[in-house]
Amino acid sequence: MADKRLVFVTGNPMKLQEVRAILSQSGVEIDSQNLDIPELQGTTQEIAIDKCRRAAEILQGPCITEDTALCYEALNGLPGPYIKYFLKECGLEGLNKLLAGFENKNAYALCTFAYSAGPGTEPILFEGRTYGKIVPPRGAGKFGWNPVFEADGTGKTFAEMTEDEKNAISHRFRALEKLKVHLQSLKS
Ligand SMILES: O=P(O)(O)OP(=O)(O)OP(=O)(O)OC[C@H]1O[C@@H](n2cnc3c(O)ncnc32)[C@H](O)[C@@H]1O
Ligand SMILES: [Mg+2]
Repeated sequence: MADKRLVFVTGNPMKLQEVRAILSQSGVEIDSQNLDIPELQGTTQEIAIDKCRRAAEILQGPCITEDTALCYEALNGLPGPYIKYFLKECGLEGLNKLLAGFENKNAYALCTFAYSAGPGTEPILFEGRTYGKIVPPRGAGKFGWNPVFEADGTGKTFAEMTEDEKNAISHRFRALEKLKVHLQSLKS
């Protein structure tokens, strides 16, 4: 029996796969709901809180949601939470070319999990970051912007790593470490 079951509201099967892999030894079991929750414009935190609140209202129960941003230092944090739309319209090559006029290629991946205890409660946020740089695409493009993000100190893009390698250092892993601590505190 799992110590804890949680509903993860996401339309992204790759997120779900990574979250399940990262939490596989933790006693937390993830059920998923693919709901299309409208996302605000705003800071990553405002977007995460609003999305989780809406998800909990629709589900009428506790849930987690997750938002991923890719923040370019030279662009003061943009595309940030709008990376999904930049990727869709510009493609991987375009994500790299956005920085053509800049020497600074530094970027960080930011994962924000939001936990709601149920409708009418304030969602709590758990953030994880991984620092790296934006490069011309390398590796298999199975998940989002993985081929253009080279994590610092690895020499590899996320797309060139095994699932385990990525999950050991990823923004998602780091955010889930914090969420796990919170879930432990709910049990006692
Ligand atoms: O339903 P939700 O959970 O919102 O799923 P989504 O795919 O809409 O996800 P986001 O709104 O958080 O948008 C993030 C974008 O970044 C991509 N992405 C998210 N996590 C990633 C990761 O770890 N590596 C590469 N790309 C990622 C994802 O495919 C989206 O294009
Ligand atoms: Mg989304």
